[in-house]
Amino acid sequence: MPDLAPPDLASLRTEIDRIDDALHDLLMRRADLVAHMAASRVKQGGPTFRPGREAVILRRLLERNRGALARPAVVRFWREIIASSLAQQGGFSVATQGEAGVESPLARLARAHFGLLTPLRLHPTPTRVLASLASGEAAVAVLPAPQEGERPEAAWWTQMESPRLHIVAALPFLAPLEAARDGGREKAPPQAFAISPLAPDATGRDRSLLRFEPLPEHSRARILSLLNTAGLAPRWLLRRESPTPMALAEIEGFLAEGDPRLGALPFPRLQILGAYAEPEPEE
Ligand SMILES: C=C(O[C@@H]1C=C(C(=O)O)C=C[C@H]1O)C(=O)O
Repeated sequence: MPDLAPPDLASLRTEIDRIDDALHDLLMRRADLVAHMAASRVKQGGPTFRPGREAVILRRLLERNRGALARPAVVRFWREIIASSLAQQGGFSVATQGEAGVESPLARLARAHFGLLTPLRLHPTPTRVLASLASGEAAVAVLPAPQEGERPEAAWWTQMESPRLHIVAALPFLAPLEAARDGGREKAPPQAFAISPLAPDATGRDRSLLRFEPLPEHSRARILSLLNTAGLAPRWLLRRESPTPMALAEIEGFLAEGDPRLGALPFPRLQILGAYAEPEPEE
């Protein structure tokens, strides 16, 4: 069979130019729709930033992705598209912890999620980051996921004002498949969380965070057993002992105030800190 002549470089490039025009036309149409949304009060003054909706969009696209386009590329493109529509809707900026001029892994994660053009303000401590949300200087904060044995100043989740602030997203959205720890019983927290004054929306596949102050008789094993009995088996559980004992548990699903399972728990100062879309696997 004779070889088919390969299309020449010039005609392939012409085809790429045609595709770029079509993509650009669609992006302009998308931006016009967002402008219409912002101008016509379709959102009825509601918050412009809807992390649940963003997660649903990304999941749908990852689900239909085929061929040579890599999953991280799909997420990269759409995170920038979504960031550009947040910028269009006005005054969207992000705060995170870090030193000016140092591109830390946390700042990189925040930029990757919220887009390279979104203003990112760095503050030296988690307290200052949360304060910038309270003052309205930033629309969303990105802070490192809590870790066992972290310094008290780093444990921002213990001082986060709930229900005025909510954890609304886990970063990164596209994550390597989790390696199970502790013989497969407990999973690791994500790398970082996004916190904002708006309440999270359920996406169909979510995880929630519960914070409470365990009593002296509440050993780690006892807490796990009480959560399991209530039907709230945690994916992971963190404890901090001083100055006040506090615990944080990640629960499968979208927990809402008034969930009857919460009523069965004997922990003082029990609060839902937020909920977020379950991350999608990289491959
Ligand atoms: C456009 C909206 O606002 C924001 C931008 C989105 C987008 O560009 O698709 C999605 C969710 C919101 O964070 C919306 O709420 O639909």
